[in-house]
Amino acid sequence: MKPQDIVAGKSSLWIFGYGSLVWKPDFKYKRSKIGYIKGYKRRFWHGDNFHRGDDEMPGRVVTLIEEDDACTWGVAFEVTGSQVEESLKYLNVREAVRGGYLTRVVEFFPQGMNQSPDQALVYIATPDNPIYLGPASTEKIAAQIAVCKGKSGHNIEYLLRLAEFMRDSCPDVDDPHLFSIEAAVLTTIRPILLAG
Ligand SMILES: N[C@@H](CCC(=O)N[C@@H](CS)C(=O)NCC(=O)O)C(=O)O
Repeated sequence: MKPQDIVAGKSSLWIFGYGSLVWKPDFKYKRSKIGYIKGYKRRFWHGDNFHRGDDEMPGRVVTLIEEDDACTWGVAFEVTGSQVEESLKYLNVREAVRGGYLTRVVEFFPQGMNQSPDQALVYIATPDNPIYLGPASTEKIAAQIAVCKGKSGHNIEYLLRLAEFMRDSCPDVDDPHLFSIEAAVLTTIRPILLAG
């Protein structure tokens, strides 16, 4: 199904967040559920020259990469009534115009027993995106995040708040990619913060 089909004339819509949206949705919604989507892995492979970086020093933010056996945990937000148009208008600027993300439809599986899946809209930055950075070593990604900042704040904040969300809300879910980058950034900045 195309994104416009899931949205057309709908009085209720689920929007799945897996990056900054999990800790900073910044739009009005009726309710939220923690859960996951299948067939995608979360990676710090997208560049950001607005929110967490600039043209000279683009930051690194997450996107979703298709992988059959993978799943990505996050938060789905249900918007209803006028919230549908308001949230999509806001996210179009935040995610698409300023972030380079496209919309796709996914199946969202809420956490907990006997919860049926819902269709949800998700924002994904694909490799053909001009500011897509692609794979890099944990050390290289950490070094980039440690020094970048943009109009929404430091790239380190973006990383640490996502790691905090996963630890607090999905304590049984391991995310080696996320936590290895977090550990590498903390190793880099600890001496600086404790110096003097
Ligand atoms: N689309 C993902 C990633 C969203 C994301 O991190 N987008 C960036 C745009 S590059 C953003 O909104 N940043 C706001 C911020 O960093 O405060 C999600 O669902 O959370």
